[in-house]
Formats: sequence, C-alpha cells, structure tokens
Amino acid sequence: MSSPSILSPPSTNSMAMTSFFLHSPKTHMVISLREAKTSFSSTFLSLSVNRKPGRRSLQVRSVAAPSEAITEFDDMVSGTKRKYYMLGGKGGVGKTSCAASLAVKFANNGHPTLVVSTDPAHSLSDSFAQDLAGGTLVAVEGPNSPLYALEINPEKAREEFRSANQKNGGSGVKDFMDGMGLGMIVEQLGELKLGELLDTPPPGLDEAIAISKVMQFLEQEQYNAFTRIVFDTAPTGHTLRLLSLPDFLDASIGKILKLKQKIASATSAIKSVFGQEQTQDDAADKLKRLRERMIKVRELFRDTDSTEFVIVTIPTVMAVSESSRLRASLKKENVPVKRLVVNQVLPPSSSDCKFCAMKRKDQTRALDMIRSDPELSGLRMIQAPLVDVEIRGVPALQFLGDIVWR
Ligand SMILES: Nc1ncnc2c1ncn2[C@@H]1O[C@H](COP(=O)(O)OP(=O)(O)OP(=O)(O)O)[C@@H](O)[C@H]1O
Repeated sequence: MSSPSILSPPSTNSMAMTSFFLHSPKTHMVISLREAKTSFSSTFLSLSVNRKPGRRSLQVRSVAAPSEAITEFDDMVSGTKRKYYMLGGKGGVGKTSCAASLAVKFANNGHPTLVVSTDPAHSLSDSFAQDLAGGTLVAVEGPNSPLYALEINPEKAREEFRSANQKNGGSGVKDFMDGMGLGMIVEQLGELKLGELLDTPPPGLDEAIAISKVMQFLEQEQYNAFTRIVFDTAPTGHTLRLLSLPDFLDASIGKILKLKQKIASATSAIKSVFGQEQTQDDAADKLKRLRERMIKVRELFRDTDSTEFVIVTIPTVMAVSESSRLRASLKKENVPVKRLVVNQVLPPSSSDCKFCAMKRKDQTRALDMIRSDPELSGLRMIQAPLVDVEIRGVPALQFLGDIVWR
C-alpha cells in the first residue's frame, strides 16, 4: 500500500487561513484542512465530511480555544536520547488516538519511533487503519521517518511466563515432593500464589508482563535506533495495579529462585523432578531475566529524565475524578507526570443546539474542576476538540497530532 500524500502544498489566503489537501490512497478520500490563525494561543478545528457524489471531502473549520491550551512539543521532540511516553487514562477517552498521533508526530519530526499497545484490547490497528497485529514490530506506512507498531499479545506473554514458572513449582513437583515428605517446601511455594495469580490474573499483570516483553525487545541491538517509544497503555485500573506489580513480582520471583536453589541442593532425586539439569537451568535463567526486566520496568517508570506519563481524560466529572486519583497514585509512586490531555472538548459554536449548549455547560464545569483539583491543576492542560468524524489513518492522526502536540 502506498502512503498518503499531500496533493497540494499549503497556501495562505488573505484571511490568514492555511489550507492543504491530503489524499489517502486507501480510502480515496480527499481531506481539506483549513487552519485559521487567531489571536488565541490555540486553535480548535472542527471536521465535517462532504459527501458530494464523486468527491468526499473532510472539511476542517477552526475556532478559537481558551488561552491555557499551551503545549511544549519542543521539549518532547528535542534530543536524540531515547524517551518513553506512556499515555494512560479512563477507558475510551482517546488514549490510542493520542498515542498514535504523538507517534506519527515524532516520526514526522525525524525520530525513529515505536508505538506499543499493552492494552489487552488493542486498537492500534484500528487507529492507523493498518494491520499491525501479530506481536512483532510492524512498519506503519505514511510518516517521514520509520514508525513501527507493536501490539503485545498479553496472553501469549503470560503463557511464556507461566511455563517458566511451572518448571519451578508446577503440580507435578508438588505430588513428587509430597511423596518425599517435603510438602512443607511446596507449601512455601504455594504461599507465593504465583500459579493462582497466573490463572486468574489481576488487572495490571498482563500489562506488567507486556511491558517487560517490550524491554526484552529493546535489549536487542537492532532496536537501539528507536529514539521515541510511545506506550498506549490499558485503562486506569490496570495502570494502578501495574505500578505496584513489578515490586510484587520481583519479590516473588526472588523467593522462587531462592527456594529453587534450596530444593535443587536438597537431593539429587528432587533435581530429576525438574527434568534434565539443562532444562532446570533454562527455567532459572528465564526467571532471572524476567526479574531483571521487572526491575528495569520499575526504574523506567520512575526515571524523570527519560520517561513521562501523560494522562488523557475527557471533560466529564467522572473522567476528571478518575484522572485525579490516577495522578495521586502516580505521584505516590514517583512516576513523572507533566501533561494532561483533555480530549473531546466541544468547540464553541453559534448554533442554538440545546443539547450542545447543555453538553458545553457540563464540560465547562468539568474543566473548572480540573483547574481547582489539587492533583491536576499543576499539570499543563492540553485541550483537544471533539471532531465530528472518526480519527483513523495516518493523515487524520497527523492532523490530530498537530492540534494536540504543539
Ligand atoms: N477528539 C476526538 N474527536 C472525535 N472522536 C474521537 C476523539 N478522540 C478519540 N475519538 C474516538 O473515540 C473512540 C475511542 O478512542 P480511542 O480508541 O483512542 O480511546 P481509548 O481511550 O484508547 O479507548 P480504550 O480504552 O477502549 O482503549 C474512537 O472511535 C476514536 O476515533
């Protein structure tokens, strides 16, 4: 598939309006974007589809946004040292759209970029309108610099983790050791509840394993070239659990490894439970590597130099309340947060639509709530407008990225 191309270069008219046309070969849709420069620090644009026979065009009108909508993309884009951006928030607020648009913008600004979905319900493929599934790096067509996407299959990652664990304490071991009168050690292993944990994983475990899987990818030399890594994370609840999981898993794996050593040295008969010595060492190595990765994940989340967690929300009381709790938890865990994206803000309009007026009033209340919230008021607020078409495909993401990340 060829990439979308700009058909006509930007042109400026007497009203200081910029317009250009994008052509997506996949959809054969011509998108006309008009950006009005106003005296405000931000511009809201609204999209509409013109379905005239033979020509579908997406028109973007611009309206002024409040002046606090300031972002500092320069700060995000500068430097070639690798940086990680983790976008998280309540379900459905636009995390994927914002993460994908940020990744496109980084790539268009010269950064070889990797965008990763660790949300068990992936939507990167839908957002880019390209098939990115499969659990490996897939090139995204369209941006100027290389952009790759990775949808981690959490179940597969968990299965790998489970098989490493089972070799160190599965039910076969328990039966054997019971028979040897060593049930006590098995009970100790049982106390770790790792097997149970893997059978009914709590929210956050998949995410932790998925992120550790990404670390595994990044340990390989061929991935050194990526200078920006954007994570589209799972909804808030998972993220909160994820923050405490690396510590928990680290401790659990540490205990398992210690117990395994004890067991291994107890009798050579017990050694046979684990199969060949070779297999045993493999399993231990796997666990050790996983443990090291968990430590890296924990450090990565707290590294202010290279990592930023961006909270995405929408202007509703429920979403703002959840974002406030998320920010409080992130603060407690020393995870750096600077920005809050408030997505789907209704642009001002002169129409007398009652529904819109009510909705706008509601949103204004939620925005006020953000401004007076002790957890959120200190963050840089970025407002993104609710647009009237679905944001899909690289040209649309580029458009969203140019509004949000400035
Ligand atoms: N600013 C916007 N204007 C209009 N539609 C939007 C906007 N942002 C996102 N959407 C749409 O909202 C829907 C949900 O967006 P998205 O998938 O990015 O959210 P999410 O937070 O990642 O969802 P989930 O939690 O389910 O993964 C999509 O259809 C997307 O196109």
